[in-house]
Amino acid sequence: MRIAVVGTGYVGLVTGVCLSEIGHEVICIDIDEAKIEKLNNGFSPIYEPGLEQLLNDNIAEGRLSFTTDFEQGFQYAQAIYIAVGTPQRDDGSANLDHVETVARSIANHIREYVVVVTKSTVPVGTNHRIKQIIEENMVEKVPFNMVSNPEFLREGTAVHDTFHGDRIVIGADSDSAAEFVKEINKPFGIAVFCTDIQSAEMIKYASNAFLATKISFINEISNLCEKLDANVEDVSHGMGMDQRIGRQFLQAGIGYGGSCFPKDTKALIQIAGNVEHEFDLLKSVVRVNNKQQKLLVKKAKDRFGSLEGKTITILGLAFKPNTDDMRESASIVICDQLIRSGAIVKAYDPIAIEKARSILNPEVVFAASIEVAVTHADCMFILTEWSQFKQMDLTAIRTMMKEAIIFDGRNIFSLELMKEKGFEYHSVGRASLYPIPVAN
Ligand SMILES: NC(=O)c1ccc[n+]([C@@H]2O[C@H](COP(=O)([O-])OP(=O)(O)OC[C@H]3O[C@@H](n4cnc5c(N)ncnc54)[C@H](O)[C@@H]3O)[C@@H](O)[C@H]2O)c1
Ligand SMILES: O=c1ccn([C@@H]2O[C@H](COP(=O)(O)OP(=O)(O)O[C@H]3O[C@H](CO)[C@@H](O)[C@H](O)[C@H]3O)[C@@H](O)[C@H]2O)c(=O)[nH]1
Repeated sequence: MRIAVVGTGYVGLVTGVCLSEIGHEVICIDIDEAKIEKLNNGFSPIYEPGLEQLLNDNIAEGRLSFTTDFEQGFQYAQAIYIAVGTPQRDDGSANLDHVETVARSIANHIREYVVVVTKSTVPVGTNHRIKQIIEENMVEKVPFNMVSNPEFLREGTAVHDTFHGDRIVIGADSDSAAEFVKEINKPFGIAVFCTDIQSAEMIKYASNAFLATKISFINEISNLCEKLDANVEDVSHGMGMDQRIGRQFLQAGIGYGGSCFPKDTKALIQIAGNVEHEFDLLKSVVRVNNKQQKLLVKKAKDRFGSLEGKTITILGLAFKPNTDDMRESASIVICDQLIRSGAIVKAYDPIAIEKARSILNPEVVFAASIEVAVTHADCMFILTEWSQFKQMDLTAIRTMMKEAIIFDGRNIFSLELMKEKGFEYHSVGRASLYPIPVAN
């Protein structure tokens, strides 16, 4: 099939590349000229394992191309995928400006029957609104169908998720459009669930809200574990063995970040509010997450009394490993709090430093290696569980630091290893092996 994908962010790019990999002829369109030029030269604007190789393979095969020209992009398209951003507004609701602009571009350019497929995460009712905008602004009156096809990929494993997802959700306004999108996706060999458009839109928000709820739940349990001298790692393990609960998304830490959970939970609260439904549970999930992001700084303040003049190493800035995405990363809040408390912050991340420079508090000092970051530090904060950190030479690191103290927001080390290596180790939901001195 011939497919046009609008938007070359995570979702648009991964979707375009993977649809091309399974044999479709794909043209991706973006308004960002620099991004399109980079892509046409075979460079991925995002760090995503495996993506750049597939990008180049498919460009070389002649199945994948990039343009800023909508006329050219839509010319032969049998399906147009909308994959532009839906960022949050100040009140938490989803900003649909980009999606609506694309709907107008579609209305301006389509000349024959096409299926419009929405991949962007949009509030319930948005696909009907897109349909209405296209109908009202069409230059040439041609038939088209609407399909909601929400995306469930995770950053860092996006290519793998696209080929091995648990399900493809299709909410269509006609059986034939549903069949058409099913046919497009057939080579992935993934189970398809067909439903109506509103339910498909809701499945996306409900899934993200549920996963966020699991995380806030285990974070609350971890806070209790600390007070009751239990070990949250064992508690998660024991809970997850029950298949009704499942093992995934029970990793306690410093809360969820990223481009999706924070914005989608708030958007769902707004969506509920619009129909006069107080989503109390989800409001608590968001509150717990905000509190959890501040946990490590509180622990450090309890430990030191004051952070004034302390040199603190931050290991990990991205919101999760294997991505350079800094959107809503806990590191933003944590670095800011530390600097406001008078600390000197030295930060290292294997991939995200470039993106972090424009986002973090300008007083953060960036280090080119773990070793540079830890030298003379009063303590270390671990914020992202990069495998590089799990493998660092702890014996050497210990000698470089002024004090061998670690606040680990991701529980990457065992308590036993930390004791053996001589670190004072403060993790999440696990009793410290050292009594915390009372601040003067
Ligand atoms: N990032 C993820 O992991 C993920 C996963 C699932 C779903 N989603 C959802 O998918 C959507 C896209 O997310 P993202 O992270 O890929 O977004 P992004 O912000 O990384 O990228 C959006 C792209 O759209 C382009 N764009 C904006 N307006 C345009 C227009 N009028 N015409 C053409 N291009 C335009 C931008 O230049 C940008 O390149 C969002 O709704 C998001 O919630 C994201
Ligand atoms: O047990 C866990 C699992 C995750 N997290 C945190 O939760 C956030 C999100 O992680 P993850 O879900 O792996 O990454 P995303 O790329 O944001 O993916 C989520 O958001 C996407 C955008 O909607 C969806 O498509 C995916 O299905 C959904 O998992 C990160 O900060 C993680 O550190 C935890 O704290 N504990």
